[in-house]
Formats: sequence, structure tokens, C-alpha cells
Amino acid sequence: MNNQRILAHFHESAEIKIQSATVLAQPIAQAIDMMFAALSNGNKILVCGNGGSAADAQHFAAELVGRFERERFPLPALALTTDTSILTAVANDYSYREIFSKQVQAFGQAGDILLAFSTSGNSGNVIAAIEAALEREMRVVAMTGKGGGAIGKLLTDADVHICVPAERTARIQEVHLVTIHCICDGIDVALFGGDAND
Ligand SMILES: O=C(CO)[C@@H](O)[C@H](O)[C@H](O)[C@H](O)COP(=O)(O)O
Ligand SMILES: [Zn+2]
Repeated sequence: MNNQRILAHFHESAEIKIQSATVLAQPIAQAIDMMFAALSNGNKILVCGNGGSAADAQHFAAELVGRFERERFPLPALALTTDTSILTAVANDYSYREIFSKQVQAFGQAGDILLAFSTSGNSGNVIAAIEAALEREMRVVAMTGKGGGAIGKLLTDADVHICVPAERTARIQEVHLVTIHCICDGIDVALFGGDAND
């Protein structure tokens, strides 16, 4: 294997992260403020996405329920990607499009937040989840790329759109991951103040 190909991945990933930092700092800060306010008010965060983004959803929920870098009480976040009985029953009996939206209807309450991942912004089940969340007066934080797709058009001014300025799915996912860690850190700082590495 040619090392140049490997080096190119690292360089492209680093360059897109640097470019994204400038564009995304403001919406990421808005997402932190919105999530902290919701959690402080006793609300919860539901999280969804497909494939690598399903892993991102679970990663985020694990860091809220468990911990990020600081010792703290568990925070309520639920990945909608994990219950195979619900996922298979809904996909089998209704449609794959409804695997997340049915869970949003079951668990979501006004004031809760849906954190929705889709690198294309066009996954039907993520779109349906956002529609269900908006119907329930939840607010949405959407992490997308490739211009935001249909999801970008669906969001309201009350929602937050973190749209990575890139076209390649892998690179977009890599920026989503650092964004997840920014949000976890921001919530910890909002809770406890001070430097994230204290
Ligand atoms: O991780 C990857 C590609 O890097 C894949 O598993 C990827 O997440 C899947 O193709 C998803 O179905 C893509 O969905 P989306 O990001 O466009 O909503
Ligand atoms: Zn991937």
C-alpha cells in the first residue's frame, strides 16, 4: 500500500477540519446553549442517524449518560438506533422511513431536542424524525454536509444547522465527531465553568 494515499487522507481531514472550524463555531455554540438550556429544564436529547452516523448518535448518548472528560451526574440522551426489536418491527410492519420517527413520537416531548445526523441531509428516516420532532414542538440540531440537502430546507429559525462545508461522506463524519466532542465539552463547561481540561 502506498503511504501517499494514507497521508492524503490525514491531510484532507485536517484541512477540512480547519476550514469547518470558522464556519461551524457559531452554530456549534448555539447547539451547546440550546442543549444546556433544555437539559437544565429537565428535558432530554434524542439522537439518530444511519450507518457511521448511527455510531455517532450512540457515541454522543454514551458521553452524556456516562461522561465526557469530567466526573458528573448522568445527563438524559437516548440513541434511537439501538433497540433492534423496535427497529426491525417498525421497518418490517411500517417502513424503514419510520424507524426513528415512531420513537420520536413515543419518547419525545415538547422542549426535548432531536440531534439528527445525516451527511447528505437526505436520509428519509432522519427527515421523518425531524418532521415528527417539529410536530411535537421539539427543537432540532441537525449535523449535515453536502449543502444540507432536504434537511437544510426543513429546519426552522428555532433550530440549529451544523452543515460541514465538504462533499465527501468520510470527511463530513470526521468533522461531526469533533463537533460531538465540542458539544460535550461545552455542556461540561456550562455546568461547571472553567477550562475544559481542569
Ligand atoms: O460510514 C459510512 C460511510 O463513511 C456509511 O456507513 C454511511 O454512514 C451510510 O452510507 C449512511 O447510510 C449514509 O447516510 P447519510 O449520512 O447520507 O444520512
Ligand atoms: Zn464512515
